[in-house]
Amino acid sequence: MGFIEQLRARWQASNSLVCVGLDPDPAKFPPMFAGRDDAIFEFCRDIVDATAEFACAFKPQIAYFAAFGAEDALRRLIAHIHDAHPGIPVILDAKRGDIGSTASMYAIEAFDRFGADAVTLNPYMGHDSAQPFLDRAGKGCVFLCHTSNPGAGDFQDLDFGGTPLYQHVAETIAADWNAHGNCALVVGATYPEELKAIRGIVGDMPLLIPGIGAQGGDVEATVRNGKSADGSGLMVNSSRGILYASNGGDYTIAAGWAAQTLRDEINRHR
Ligand SMILES: O=C(O)c1cc(=O)[nH]c(=O)n1[C@@H]1O[C@H](COP(=O)(O)O)[C@@H](O)[C@H]1O
Repeated sequence: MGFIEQLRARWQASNSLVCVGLDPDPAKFPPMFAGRDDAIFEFCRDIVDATAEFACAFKPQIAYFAAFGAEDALRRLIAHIHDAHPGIPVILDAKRGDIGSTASMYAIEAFDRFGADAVTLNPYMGHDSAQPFLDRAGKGCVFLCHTSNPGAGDFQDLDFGGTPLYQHVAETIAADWNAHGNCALVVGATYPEELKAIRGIVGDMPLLIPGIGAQGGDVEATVRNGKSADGSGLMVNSSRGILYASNGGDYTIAAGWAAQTLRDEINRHR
C-alpha cells in the first residue's frame, strides 16, 4: 500500500487527523532523561507509544536528530513505529530539494536509509529536483506550499499575473507533478484564508498542517477551511504541544492526553 492509501486507511481506522510531530530537544526532556546515552530514542519511543492510538501519522524532524548526531536513533525510531504501530505512516520532515543527482541521494536517505513513508520537500528548484522523489510512486512527496512562519509571504505571496506564487505551486503540483498520485502539500495553520484557497485548487489532496498550538494556529479555522469533501484530507501537526505537555514523570500520560484532546477538538469541526 502506498503512502496516500495508507494515510486514507489510517484516517478511517483512527478517526483522527492528528499528526504527532517528533522534534526531540534534550533541553526540554523530563529530568529523568539526564545523562542517558539513548535519551533521544527513548523519549521519542515513549511519546510514540503513548500517542499512537490518536495519530494518523508521525512526523520526525530530521534537524532535531542530526543536531545531536542521533541519526541512528531516528532510523531505529522509524523502525519502531513500523513494528509496534503498523499502518501509521511516517513523514520524514527534511524539506529537501536540490539538483536531480543530489536529490536522488536525498531520496535514498529518506526512504531507504531511514525507512520513511513520505518526506517533506521544497519545490523552489523545480520539477527535476522533485523527480527522484516523485518516481518513488509508493512514497509520499509533501511539498511546501504556504508555510506557517511569519516570513512565509516574502516570496510565497508574490503576485504573478494576478495569482500569488503559492497558488501557482498548488496548481502545478496538482496538475503536473502528481502523475503517480503521491503528492501532498504543507500549508500553515496560521494562514487559514490561504488554506481555503489551496483546498479549492487541489481537490482532495492531503494537506499537512503545522502551526497549531505554539505557533498560534486556530483548530476550528483550520478544519473548516482545510477539510476535504469527506471531512478528512488533513494531517494537523502538533510537535511541542504534545511532546512537552508535561516535564514531569507523567510526560507520557500528558502527551497522550494532548493528542487525544487535539483529535477531539478537530473532530468537533469536521
Ligand atoms: O514542514 C513542516 O513540517 C513545517 C512547515 C511549516 O511551514 N511550519 C512548520 O512549523 N513546520 C514544522 O512543523 C513543526 C511545528 O512544530 P510545533 O510548532 O512545535 O507544533 C516543526 O517540526 C516545524 O519544522
